[in-house]
Amino acid sequence: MDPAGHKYFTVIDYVIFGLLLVASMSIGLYYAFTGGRQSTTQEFLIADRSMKCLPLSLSLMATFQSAVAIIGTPAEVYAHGTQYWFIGCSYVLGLLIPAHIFIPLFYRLHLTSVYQYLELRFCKAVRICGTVTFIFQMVIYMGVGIYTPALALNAVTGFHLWGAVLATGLVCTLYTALGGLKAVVWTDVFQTVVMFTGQLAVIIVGVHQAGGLSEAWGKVRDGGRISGIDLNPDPTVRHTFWTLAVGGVFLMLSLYGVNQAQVQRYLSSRTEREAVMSCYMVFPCLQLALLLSCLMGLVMFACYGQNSPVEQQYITSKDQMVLYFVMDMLQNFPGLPGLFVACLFSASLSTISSAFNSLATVTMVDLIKPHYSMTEARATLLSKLLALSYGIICLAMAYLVHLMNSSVLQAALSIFGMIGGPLLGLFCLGIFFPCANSIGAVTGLSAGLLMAFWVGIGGFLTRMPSPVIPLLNSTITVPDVSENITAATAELEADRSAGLHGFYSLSYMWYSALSSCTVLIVGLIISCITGPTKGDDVASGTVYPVVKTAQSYLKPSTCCKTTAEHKQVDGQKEMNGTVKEDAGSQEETQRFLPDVELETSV
Ligand SMILES: CC(C)(CO)[C@@H](O)C(=O)NCCC(=O)O
Ligand code: NA
Repeated sequence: MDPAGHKYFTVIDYVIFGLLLVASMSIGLYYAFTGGRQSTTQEFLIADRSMKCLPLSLSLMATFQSAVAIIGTPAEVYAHGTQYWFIGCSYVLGLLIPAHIFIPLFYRLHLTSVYQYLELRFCKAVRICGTVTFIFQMVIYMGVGIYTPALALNAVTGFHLWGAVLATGLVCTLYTALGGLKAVVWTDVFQTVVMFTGQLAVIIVGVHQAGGLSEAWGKVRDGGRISGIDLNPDPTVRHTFWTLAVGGVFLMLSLYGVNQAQVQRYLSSRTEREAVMSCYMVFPCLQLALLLSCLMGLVMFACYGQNSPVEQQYITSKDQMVLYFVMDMLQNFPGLPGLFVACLFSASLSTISSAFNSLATVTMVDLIKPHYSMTEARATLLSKLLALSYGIICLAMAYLVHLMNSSVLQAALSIFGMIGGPLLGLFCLGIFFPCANSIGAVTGLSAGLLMAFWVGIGGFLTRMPSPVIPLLNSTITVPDVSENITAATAELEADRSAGLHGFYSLSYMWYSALSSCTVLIVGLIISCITGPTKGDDVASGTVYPVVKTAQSYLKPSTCCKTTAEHKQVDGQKEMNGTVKEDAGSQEETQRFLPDVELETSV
């Protein structure tokens, strides 16, 4: 330790961290020089639609599991107990619905970008609005993703902040731009293994340091960190069973159902069945990731108890705690700090590379290709340049995030809810409501975004630091300040249900549900006023047949028939490359699809 309180890396730590970057880079180079050598957009953006479900499922999980989750979740559990764990309940519906509704629908339309769907179902304007919203969401998220691990590393070890940002940004940009989606998926697999190994190692050593399993368990139980199920229906309470398990479903749907980064992986799989399977297999992976990060929080509590390093002023924010813990407790285990830092950066690399690739895809497929014709070679080169430019934008965003300051986990999940929620609403409007029209879709999306930013920014500006479990406050040394905070908090509590304040204090876990429902309601009302779309005018295969499906589940005889039909449909797809819902609608498709000018493959 030096006077500034920094804890230093040993040589072996640097070597392990360096190995991560070298290995990731090598995987990128491997896919740049094998297979089709990334010479077509088909290979670069969608891996020739040849992926298998195991790598896909790990990659699906890795996309939205960044250093934010590795650092943020333990900090949350340390301060507020295990209530956050109930978000795991939302994974059930949050993955079943994508697997059985979104994946079959998108896969059979043979899309490359999920925003092609919006043009098929509505019109070009809706597609562009959707694309731009997505770009906005992912660019902000990338900034948080790359900045978070660099900041923690800087605060605890004194490692150069922008050096870490640049190194990861550069490596990530290179392997994404060279190796395409195949490299992105296979680095995700490798990085996921590093991520799990790092967390597991720290947990095991941490339990040992805390004096063994039963000792550690006793400490977290006595410290009140094992939360019971909180069934409080109040939507303004940050984390309850309802906000996490129900609000979380909307969050999960926006990420795993309609987010381009994920849909692109479903679309890159060899068969529809394999895409569905990969979505199923995300479930145990996500539960494991959640388990490990919650355990990490508990182990930290077992080691520090109420004397958190933040209280002792070794570090300045909750988000630096995990890394401080690792450097503090694992000093006598050379290599372990390096492994954990590799784990942290693995998590972020896998997220940022997915973001680059999906952003390059939508920019190419939705914004450039429809307007300029170009040769395949030129289109592929341009896609690679796009991946590169998003790398640079990402660095710029990291600087913007540097200027803000908030709990990273809540910040990232709020972004998902505020921008991803309206996008979820837009897709649901198209998929479940045949009567919705384009004007309704655009108005609905705008209303949803407005609503989300109103409550999000309003909440950000009015929110006090959330009260920590009382015991923690007892070590604050200046009593006056502590009293003032308590008084202010009580006042805020009293104010809570009143008017706008009540609205602003809505739990951030509801942002996704609120904004997607706003899109649906406004979209439907405007559609009805401006003349709802007639059933015949909806391109077939773009609407989920809710009534038909319900009937098929209720009547056993038709259920068998549907299965038979599905088999037939699978056969057709192999032959034609596209699929029609059933024999009757095949003519309809032919009647309507030619009107919609759209390339179904790049
Ligand atoms: C998004 C969930 C809830 C599920 O994937 C989880 O991975 C998470 O909390 N992510 C936080 C954002 C991030 O890690 O970048
Ligand atoms: Na990740």
